[in-house]
Amino acid sequence: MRRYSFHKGHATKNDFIVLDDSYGMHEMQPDFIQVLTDRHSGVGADGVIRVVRAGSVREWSGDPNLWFMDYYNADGSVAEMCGNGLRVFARHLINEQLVTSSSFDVATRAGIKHVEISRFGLISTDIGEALVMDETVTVRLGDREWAADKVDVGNPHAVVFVSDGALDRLMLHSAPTWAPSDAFPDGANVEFVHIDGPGTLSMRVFERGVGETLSCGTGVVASAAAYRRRSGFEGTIAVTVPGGELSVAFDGDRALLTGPAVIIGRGEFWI
Ligand SMILES: N[C@@H](CCC[C@H](N)C(=O)O)C(=O)O
Repeated sequence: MRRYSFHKGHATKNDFIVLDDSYGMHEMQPDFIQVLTDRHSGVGADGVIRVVRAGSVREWSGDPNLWFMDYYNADGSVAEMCGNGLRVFARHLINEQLVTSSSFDVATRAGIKHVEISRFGLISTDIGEALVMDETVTVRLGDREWAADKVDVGNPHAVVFVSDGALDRLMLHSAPTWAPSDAFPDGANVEFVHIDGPGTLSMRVFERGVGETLSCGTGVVASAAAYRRRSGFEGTIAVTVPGGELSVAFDGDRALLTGPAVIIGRGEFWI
């Protein structure tokens, strides 16, 4: 049996276990992640974030001194990016004095992301380009189907716009599917979005590797990018998710995602 220290944090109730591992000594096997994230027999979380120096990550060829956000979904699968996780990661780096400035870069599998700690406890993150594809896919949930935009935010998304009242009625305990089935060879996060007014959206999400979560930062960016493209709206877009409020501003095609993130405690577990 081994003893591990962890921190727990959340960003608009998308919750994560944070493991410090500067030198890349932990083996991040899927069964280890699944045991940890189980909400009944483990610590419980939507994902696990390993805090490791980029130089200790085999696939990283950039600046070795950056901190690398090594992200895993609750089912143990690796994800390229996590928008809410990035803010929790940033909050942890600041709390633990692993960075000394309020403006810094973080290495991720989807490249370098810039982070700014804003006033009032919010954190702004430059997520980079959110690419809305020309082709659409069909998303199915139960006996309903919708046309969805394919959006690449470093990780894959399908964004469905739904009509009044539909968001509350969605049964997201089972996974949506899509056609053509090979549209997302590595799976996708599926966002259901209602346009509440100009520049104001509400969203629910079914996350790849997790299930329904109370928020998804990259999903919020994907939804905002798809909305901007269809409406031509150019201001800051406010997105309400079940776990809280996030905002997305665009600088050209670069999406800036802003929202809260907190570390709620720390502990030890034995595996
Ligand atoms: N909750 C995250 C996204 C986490 C990864 C996602 N489930 C995937 O597999 O791509 C976010 O806040 O962006």
